[in-house]
Amino acid sequence: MATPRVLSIQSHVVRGYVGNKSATFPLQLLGFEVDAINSVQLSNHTGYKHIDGQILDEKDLDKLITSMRGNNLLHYTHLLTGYIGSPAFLSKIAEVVKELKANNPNLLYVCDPVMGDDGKMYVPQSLLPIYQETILPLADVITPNQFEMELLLGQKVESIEDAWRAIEAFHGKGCGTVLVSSSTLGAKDELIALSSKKIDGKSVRVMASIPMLDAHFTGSGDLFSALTLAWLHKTGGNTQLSLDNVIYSLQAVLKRTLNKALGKEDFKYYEASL
Ligand SMILES: Nc1ncnc2c1ncn2[C@@H]1O[C@H](COP(=O)(O)OP(=O)(O)O)[C@@H](O)[C@H]1O
Ligand code: PXP
Repeated sequence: MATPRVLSIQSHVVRGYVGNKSATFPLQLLGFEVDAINSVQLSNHTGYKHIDGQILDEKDLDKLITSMRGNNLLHYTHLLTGYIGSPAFLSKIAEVVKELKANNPNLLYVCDPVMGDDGKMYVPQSLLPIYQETILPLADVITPNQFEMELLLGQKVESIEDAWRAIEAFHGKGCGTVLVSSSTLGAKDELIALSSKKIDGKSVRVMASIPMLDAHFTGSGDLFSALTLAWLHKTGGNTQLSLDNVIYSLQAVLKRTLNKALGKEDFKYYEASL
């Protein structure tokens, strides 16, 4: 099989790991060619006290795409989008999706509608209607967190039943596969991830419980969407197997991150015995 090639349109940060900085290397390790367009170049993620840099607009994106078109380079198996900082840039992405799909009707578009977390938006509010009206109907797979699911739906999601209803509404907009990266709809010490895929008119649903680590991670959502893209490809679109693999590898990464931050030894050899 030819090497899958992803066009990844997300943020770049000088310091740290979010956006393309967190998606590119894992995707490469999993066997993907990754071509990155940096929607913004920022000093660091938006949680810091100071933040500055450049935000690409639709003309910047058009220049890159026009030149690539001229060289016949717009041939991809996957498109992945994440943090976008400008509404005009996001609208332009709709045109890019259509062109890439015209070049490859089998292209899979994985959209992480990165807008915020824990009740706070960290992108301009004007992105929301563009995601709702223009981008969702074009996406094959979406990976919102609980807050982003509520924003897209325009309604609070307070129970698992609410979440399935929200997911059905996204299916109704044309999005065949939905993975909710995390929600706090379960017990106090767990995160719940949900996925649903429309197969022959039926929704095939999977729910996973993740033991909650006592820390806040930035970039975990970006890793989630990149790994989801990779595992959906490797499993032929099996959402159960993909979610298992994504969560398993993410937990390993987050535990190592936490151990490093706490100054604990990163790695130890243990004898496995019953
Ligand atoms: N505190 C945590 N404890 C355990 N796993 C976490 C934690 N935060 C994030 N994760 C893992 O990262 C994934 C994506 O996290 P999420 O918080 O939904 O991303 P974001 O809100 O940044 O989009 C979750 O599915 C989970 O596997
Ligand atoms: C520049 C940038 N990109 C991407 C993200 C998305 O991060 P996450 O994976 O935690 O949703 C953030 C969140 O702070 C960000 O500031």
